[in-house]
Amino acid sequence: MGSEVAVDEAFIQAPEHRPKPTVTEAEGIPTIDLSRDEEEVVREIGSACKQWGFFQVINHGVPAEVRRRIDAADRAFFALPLEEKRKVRRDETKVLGYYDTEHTKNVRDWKEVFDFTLADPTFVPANPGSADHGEEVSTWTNQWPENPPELREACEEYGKEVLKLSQKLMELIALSLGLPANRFSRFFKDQTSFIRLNHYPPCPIPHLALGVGRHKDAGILTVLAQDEVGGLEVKRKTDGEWIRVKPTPDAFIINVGDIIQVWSNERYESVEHRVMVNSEKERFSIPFFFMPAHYTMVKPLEELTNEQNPAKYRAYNWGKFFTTRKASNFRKLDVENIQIHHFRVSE
Ligand SMILES: O=C(O)CCC(=O)C(=O)O
Ligand SMILES: [Fe+2]
Repeated sequence: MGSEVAVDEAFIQAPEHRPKPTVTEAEGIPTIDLSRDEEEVVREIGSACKQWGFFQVINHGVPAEVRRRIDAADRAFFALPLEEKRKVRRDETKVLGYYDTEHTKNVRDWKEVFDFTLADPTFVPANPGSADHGEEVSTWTNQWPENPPELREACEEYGKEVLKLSQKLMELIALSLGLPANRFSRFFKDQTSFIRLNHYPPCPIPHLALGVGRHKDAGILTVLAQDEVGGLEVKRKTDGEWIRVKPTPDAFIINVGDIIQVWSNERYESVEHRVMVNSEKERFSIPFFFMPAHYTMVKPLEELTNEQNPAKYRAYNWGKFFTTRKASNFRKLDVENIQIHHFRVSE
C-alpha cells in the first residue's frame, strides 16, 4: 500500500460524472448594457462591483471594426516563427514587447504575450527596490515588430477606444460610490496603463497547467476582450468556487483592480481569477490594464473613510509597486511578490 488513503471503490464515479474543477458557466457575472438609463447602469455597476468584482458590458461604444483589426493583427503576430517574435523580446532594460516566460506565483504560465503602453514613453521610477519615493525617473518605450506591419496602428487605435471606455466606466464607478463623476479623472494624467496581447497555445496537460495562475490585477480597472474559446475563471466571493466567464461576442469583461479596493476602503474588492487552457484550441485575449501615474500615492479616499470606518491601508507609491512587480517577472522568487495586503492596517 502506498501512502494514499484507501477509498472504497464504490464511491468512485465514472469519469463522465466526476465533479469538475469548474462550475459550468454560471449565469452569475452580470452583463450590463451601457446604453440604458444612467441611474440604472450606476446601480447595476455598484452591485456587480460589490458582489463579484467582475461584470461584462455591452453597447459600450468601442467600434466592432477596431476590435476586428486588432484581433487579426494579434493572430498574425503570434503565428510568426519564434525567432521573428523574439526580435521584439523584452528583457530587463526593455520592459515592453514579446515574451513567453511569465510566472504567476512562481509557476510558469502556459502563454506568450506582447505588451505595449498607451503613453509612449511611459515614465516610471528609476529604482524599484530603493527606499526613495520614486523621484528618480526612467522611461519605457514600446517595441513594435516589423511584422505584421499593421499591428502598431491597430493597437494604438484600439488603445484610444478602450481608454475612452475606461474613462466612462470610472465615471460610473465614481457615481456608484457616491462621488462626483469626475472624481477619478485626475488619474488619467501621466498614466502607466498598458495593453497585453495574450496567446494561449493548445496545452497537452490542461489538467496540470494554467494559462495564467490565480492572481488579482494590481491596477485600477481591467477591460478585457476574450475570444469565443473561453477559459477565464473568477473566484466567486460567496463560496470561493471558480466560475467560468462565458464568452459573449463583442462584450468586454471589466474587473475591479487592487487600487479600487484601496481607494474604496474595501467597499469594492479586487477578485482572484485565473485562466484554464485546453488541449485542442488556442485562445486569444486582450486585457487593458488602467493604471495611474507612477507618482500616485495610493490610499483610501478621504470621502470614503471616517472615524467609524478608518483607512484600512497605508499609502503606497504606485510606480514603486508596479516596477517591483514587473521586475519580479524575470525570475522565480523565494518570497511572495509585493501585494496590497503588505500595506493593510491590521485591525
Ligand atoms: O486571458 C484572460 O482571460 C485573462 C488574463 C488575465 O487575467 C491577465 O492577463 O491579468
Ligand atoms: Fe488578470
